[in-house]
Amino acid sequence: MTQPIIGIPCCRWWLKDSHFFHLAGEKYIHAALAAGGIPLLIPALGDASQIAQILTTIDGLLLTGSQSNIEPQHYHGKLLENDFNDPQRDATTLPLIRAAVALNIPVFGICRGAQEMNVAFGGSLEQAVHQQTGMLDHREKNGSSDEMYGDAHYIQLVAGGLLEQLYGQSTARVNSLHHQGVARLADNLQTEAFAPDGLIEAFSVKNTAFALAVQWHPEWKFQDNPLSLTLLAAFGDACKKRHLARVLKQ
Ligand SMILES: N[C@@H](CCC(=O)NCCCC(=O)O)C(=O)O
Repeated sequence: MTQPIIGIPCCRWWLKDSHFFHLAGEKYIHAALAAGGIPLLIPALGDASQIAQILTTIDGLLLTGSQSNIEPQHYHGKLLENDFNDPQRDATTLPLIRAAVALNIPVFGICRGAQEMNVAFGGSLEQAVHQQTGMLDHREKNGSSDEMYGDAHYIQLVAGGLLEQLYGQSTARVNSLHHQGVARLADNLQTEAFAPDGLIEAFSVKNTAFALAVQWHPEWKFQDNPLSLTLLAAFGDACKKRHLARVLKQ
């Protein structure tokens, strides 16, 4: 049996004194491999006319984190001065997510990717979670990569939800490297986990095969983390099922 193809949409970044590059962090590529897939990077061309054809060639969609933020116009947020945005990534991922879910293609969103899933379906974002009264500071700690991606807080898994069923535990510890977060969850999404301050840390799309989003980073050193391994295995299994169905149809 051949392996499922996992599409990974890129960021489009201007590299200093250079040109635009279409990029995805290597840890996400390794996570797609660990899920049993063949990673396929999708450039951030923002050309919606190519989406239907892209979706005939992939069996899963892995949405990565990024330092860039989704342009607030996509959720009626306010334009911030010096906000680091990536409009071509937004123009690629937002329609891609809607089309993938409509076709029941498995989707796994991580950090910015989770925020994209919420915004794609009409949800909104809090643009600076740490500035809200009573909220934790969800931004990364200064220091080495291991400190930045180190354990940050616990999450409470929703009883009976997909995440709790997959993991079999009601709490977990996660890392945290974001300053934005879900404000209003889109209507077709359901909460899967909360942070101690009530921030939504994970959600899934209702009534679909596998479309899960997490605000933390399971791709970071996934081999050492039972929850990350569980998530990648579940995503991989869903992609394999989709691949089998796609190959049998040809
Ligand atoms: N910019 C958004 C999303 C944060 C995010 O995805 N961080 C990832 C950092 C880089 C990586 O590990 O891929 C926000 O700040 O909320």
